[in-house]
Amino acid sequence: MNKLSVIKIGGNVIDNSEKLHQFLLDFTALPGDKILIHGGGKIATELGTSLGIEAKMVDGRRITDIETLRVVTMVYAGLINKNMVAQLQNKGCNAIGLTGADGNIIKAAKRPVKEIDYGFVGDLNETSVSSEMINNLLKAGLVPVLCAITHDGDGQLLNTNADTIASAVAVAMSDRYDTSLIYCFEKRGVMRDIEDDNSLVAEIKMAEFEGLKNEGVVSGGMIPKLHNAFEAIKSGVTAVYIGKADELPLIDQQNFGTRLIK
Ligand SMILES: Nc1ncnc2c1ncn2[C@@H]1O[C@H](COP(=O)(O)OP(=O)(O)O)[C@@H](O)[C@H]1O
Ligand SMILES: CC(=O)N[C@@H](CCC(=O)OP(=O)(O)O)C(=O)O
Repeated sequence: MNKLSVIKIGGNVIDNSEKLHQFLLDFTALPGDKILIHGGGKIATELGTSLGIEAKMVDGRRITDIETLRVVTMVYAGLINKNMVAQLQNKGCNAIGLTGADGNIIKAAKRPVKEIDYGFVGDLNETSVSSEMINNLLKAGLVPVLCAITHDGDGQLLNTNADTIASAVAVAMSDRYDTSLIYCFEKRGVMRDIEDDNSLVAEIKMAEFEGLKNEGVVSGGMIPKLHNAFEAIKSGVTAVYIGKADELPLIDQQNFGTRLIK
């Protein structure tokens, strides 16, 4: 099987133009087939605030009413995605920027209303991602750049967390490729003490996840990120890493961030 890297880049790095430039250079230099998945939650929150639309997050997920859906579509599918593609083209990477609606690459289902109405948030299942369509793009020599916007097949766009998209895409592609999933963000990986840059946890086993949550070592956005990461490990992805965007070149020596293990 050929190797494939599915790389997710988080909102704090995207928001810093120097860091983003360096990350895109490092991404371009990665050998083999690759897919980039991006968030941009921070920028969507800032634009929303400037338009008088305050962000409401529950368990790391954005409550997406119709106004918020307009903002996130403009920010993720437009501003961020197209800028990233233009910068990748400038660096010699033949990127193609897409939402889940393009080529029906990712079909989601609107999250059912229970105690909380998340609005236009899309959940994914095993059949959501068209690995065939993504494979066609890779075979054409393109590098897909996917944003956090999906659709329901009935004409409705939906907002889906980018970490979840990265995990689902990696799982879907793992039938055809020896797939690695790499989450890049602003910290060196999962830290034992978030204030101490020398406290990187090099490996986490699935069985250790609950304990880390209960001890309060992992909190906030790291909890759903680890959940998505372990889902990928359980479902056929060869290797999953979480680490600092600046250190992406270390992935070559498998010396990048925190490695997750079954
Ligand atoms: N133990 C930990 N190590 C690293 N980050 C942690 C930890 N616990 C909580 N976090 C938080 O998790 C956040 C990452 O999740 P998130 O904001 O969803 O990332 P992204 O930028 O990829 O979207 C970090 O910004 C950090 O504040
Ligand atoms: C439903 C939901 O929460 N969607 C996310 C999608 C963007 C994202 O995941 O951005 P980061 O990776 O930068 O956090 C949101 O709107 O914040």
